[in-house]
Amino acid sequence: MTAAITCRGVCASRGGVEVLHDVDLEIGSGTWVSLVGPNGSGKTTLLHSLAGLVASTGRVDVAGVDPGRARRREIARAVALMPQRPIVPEGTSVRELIGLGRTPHIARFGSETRSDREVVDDVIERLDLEEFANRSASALSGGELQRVVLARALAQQPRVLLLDEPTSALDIGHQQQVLDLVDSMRQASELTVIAAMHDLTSAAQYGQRLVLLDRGRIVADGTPAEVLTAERLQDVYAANVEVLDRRDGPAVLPVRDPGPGER
Ligand SMILES: Nc1ncnc2c1ncn2[C@@H]1O[C@H](COP(=O)(O)OP(=O)(O)OP(=O)(O)O)[C@@H](O)[C@H]1O
Repeated sequence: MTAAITCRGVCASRGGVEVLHDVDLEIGSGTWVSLVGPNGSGKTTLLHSLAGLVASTGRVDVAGVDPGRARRREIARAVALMPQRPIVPEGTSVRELIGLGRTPHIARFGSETRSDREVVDDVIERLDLEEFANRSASALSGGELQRVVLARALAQQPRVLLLDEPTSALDIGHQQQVLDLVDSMRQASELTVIAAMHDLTSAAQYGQRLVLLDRGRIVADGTPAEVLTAERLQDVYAANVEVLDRRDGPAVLPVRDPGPGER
């Protein structure tokens, strides 16, 4: 398996403070890695370093591109990022917003071709967005917008897809639809997926591998069953959980300590 992503000794700072320390990571092409860790542990910063949006030191290679040095267009042909907080230009329709994903593939001073339109139509159909296509993107609900922003990233036809909490605004049915769709695209076209996820059960169901960050460092990296132990989740998240061993991987259940009045 060829490596789609290599990080060696990667450090990154936000607001003048180093928040990602000495990250070493090698991810094979076509793999789904779920990136987990508490709030503020550095997941977004790592994804942004891979997308060339945050400066970092050390060595980063994403699908043969050094995101710290390459031109934006070259990076965008290799890597798509579905951001946690998308920016929607005022007055843009859903179709236009998804069409922006084709920009890195359109020749300079050129215009959208029939094949670009077909790619956009295809993702609109796969994500059931036909009824929204002509609506203003700024008038969508949070969950509808999240699916549109994923559609834009998929329309980019990247080799590496970076998802920053892709299902945080979705109901349980749309969560499954979106994650299944991304996984089927991964399998069909050797797409490499790194998804920052808070839902540890979903992270385990879809990720062949889990990488756990804590305070900017990788503290566990392995199969879901290796990474998700109740003891480790207590240590890293200060969470009281039970980990169930299920056919489709470990499931993490929060355990409520009854208050004194309920004991
Ligand atoms: N623009 C910024 N200026 C200063 N500090 C920042 C900035 N962006 C992020 N940070 C800090 O960097 C650290 C890592 O943040 P990051 O967003 O990467 O974490 P995360 O794991 O994605 O968190 P969450 O799960 O809450 O989304 C946090 O302490 C955060 O407060």
